[in-house]
Amino acid sequence: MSSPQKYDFIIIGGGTAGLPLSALLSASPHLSILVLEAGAHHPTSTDPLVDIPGLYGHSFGRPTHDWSFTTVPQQHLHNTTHRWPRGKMLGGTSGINLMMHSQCSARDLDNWVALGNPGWSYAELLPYFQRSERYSAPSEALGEKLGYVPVDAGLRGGEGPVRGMWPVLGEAMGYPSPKDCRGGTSLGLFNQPLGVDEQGRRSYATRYWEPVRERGNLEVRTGSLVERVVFGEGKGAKGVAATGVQYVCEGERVTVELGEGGEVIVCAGAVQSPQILELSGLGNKEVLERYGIEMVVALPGVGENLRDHIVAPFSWEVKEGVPTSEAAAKPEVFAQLMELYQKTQGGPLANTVTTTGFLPYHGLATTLSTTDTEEHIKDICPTLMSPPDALAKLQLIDKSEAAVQVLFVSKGVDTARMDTPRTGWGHSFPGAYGTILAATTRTFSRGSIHIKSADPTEHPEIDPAYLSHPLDIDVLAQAILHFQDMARTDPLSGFLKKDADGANVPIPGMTAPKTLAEAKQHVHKHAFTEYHPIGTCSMLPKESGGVVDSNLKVYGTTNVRVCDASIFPMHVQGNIQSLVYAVAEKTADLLLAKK
Ligand SMILES: Cc1cc2nc3c(=O)[nH]c(=O)nc-3n(C[C@H](O)[C@H](O)[C@H](O)COP(=O)(O)OP(=O)(O)OC[C@H]3O[C@@H](n4cnc5c(N)ncnc54)[C@H](O)[C@@H]3O)c2cc1C
Repeated sequence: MSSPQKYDFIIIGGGTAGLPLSALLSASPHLSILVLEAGAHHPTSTDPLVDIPGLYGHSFGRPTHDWSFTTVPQQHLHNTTHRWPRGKMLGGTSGINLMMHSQCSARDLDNWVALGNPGWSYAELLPYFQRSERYSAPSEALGEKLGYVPVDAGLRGGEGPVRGMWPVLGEAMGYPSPKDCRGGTSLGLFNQPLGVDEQGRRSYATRYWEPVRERGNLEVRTGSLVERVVFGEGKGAKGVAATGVQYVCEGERVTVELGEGGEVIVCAGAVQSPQILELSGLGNKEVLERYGIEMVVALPGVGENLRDHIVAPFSWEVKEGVPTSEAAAKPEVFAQLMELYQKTQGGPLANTVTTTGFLPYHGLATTLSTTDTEEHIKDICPTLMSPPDALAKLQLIDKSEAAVQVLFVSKGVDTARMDTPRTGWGHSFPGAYGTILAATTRTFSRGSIHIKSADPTEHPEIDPAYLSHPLDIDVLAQAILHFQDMARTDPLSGFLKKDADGANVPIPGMTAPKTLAEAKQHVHKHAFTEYHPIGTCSMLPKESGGVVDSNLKVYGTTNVRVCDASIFPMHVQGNIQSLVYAVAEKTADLLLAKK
């Protein structure tokens, strides 16, 4: 079946980037825009799993909300597979994520320019970050309303005694005083903002679309699984031209067409944007041939350059009586929290994780002098590096750049449940725990995502190749060793249970490492994803493995672009949703300037 109307823009995937992009483009009334989204719309007014921040995680694994991807066994992580939730709904992964709001460092984006992408510097992206964000500083009155007393303007406190100690611990450790990381740099420990509105509700990508959804030039079709981009016959001097998109809705196969000068924008995220390109005949010749897909453009970079932030945790038991968020696992406590939330939109369920921070390599590897550090890193990695890795290595040596994001959660982490894909959530041990986690900022390990069938309903093969690069192992191991010092320092130490020798007590399955070698073993045993895959349709020169140019146009095509986290050419520090929104904002400007 083919749909009679023709469109100026067909957007594949109404997720974190795609839905905002559609809303921004529809501000031009002469343009017609169609969004094809495989998932459903879950309005926050009717779906508490999306709406209530503290219920994050409850939507994981539900086919109504989550694509539920799984990685292939990870060689450097004891052959464990890893669970990769991704939002299958309007709003995409912003509808299931933890809502933590941080920003990359200025140098992260300046690196993108150095890799051959003019127009993507931090200074040039800053207005787009700002356009996507509305910051509400918590007042005392708001704190009272939300059930957090007291809350000060610095976002401190309000989460119980354990988490409230976080910035104070940073001061006690002698870390730099944190600045707002939305200024392009930040080191130290702090409480970060969340994507939660004044009513304590998730504020995510649908907020762009809801106010404009009635516009006559904007159409959103949910329940529509895109199978491929359709290309016209032949190839012009500038490349092949897409004529439309083929999708399946309620068992019916439909082809929608582009109008004159129309474009397809692929916004299906880091897992499925490369999948859709490959299914459409754009990709590595060998991969396409393996599954009988006719090649339209040879693009060996599709699905390559996958990077993800990887996390290493360490959990300790807390003293009896110290409250942790594990209490919410008790049905009677959970019922009380739900009641509190429903009455006041406040309490712990209006929250996720705010306790974070960024530490430089020198701050972790405190036994090494500056020159030793450079030598140490050179020893680990003497070979010539790819341009992105060489830039990331310079950041690792720079004292003003973060080597890890540090997080604190007032619960224990048991990563040893080998029967299920590895995940950081929960445990079934008696007692209560607190956990510090280190996440890589500019991951060196590089994996890939490729189709494993010509069937669009079959999940692609995801291989992040976690810890395949020795620098990732070293950075996380240095952090795990350093965390032992943090846990021996007040105020954190004061909350932790001690054994007969006065030492902190790790959660079952973990042992405090004394050497870097032991810490490395810990990392191999316990690391898991921070859920931030990027890079599989990288914005890079084609000869460097690029898939899109700096206007996000797919090489070899005249009218297909990609706009989502898959275009990041190298990783950036912290939580990446803010950058996905900024990319969508910039793409809208870029497309509107051409129309
Ligand atoms: C569990 C988890 C926690 C996270 N926590 C945070 C956090 O606290 N802070 C933060 O900043 N970041 C966080 N992230 C990362 C962040 O949410 C993502 O990087 C970001 O949302 C990705 O946006 P995207 O537009 O690239 O993809 P998505 O938002 O995933 O959008 C892709 C869309 O395309 C649709 N789609 C895919 N294939 C097809 C197809 N064939 N046909 C039609 N539609 C299709 C999908 O259903 C989806 O709606 C988290 C991620 C996860 C998974």
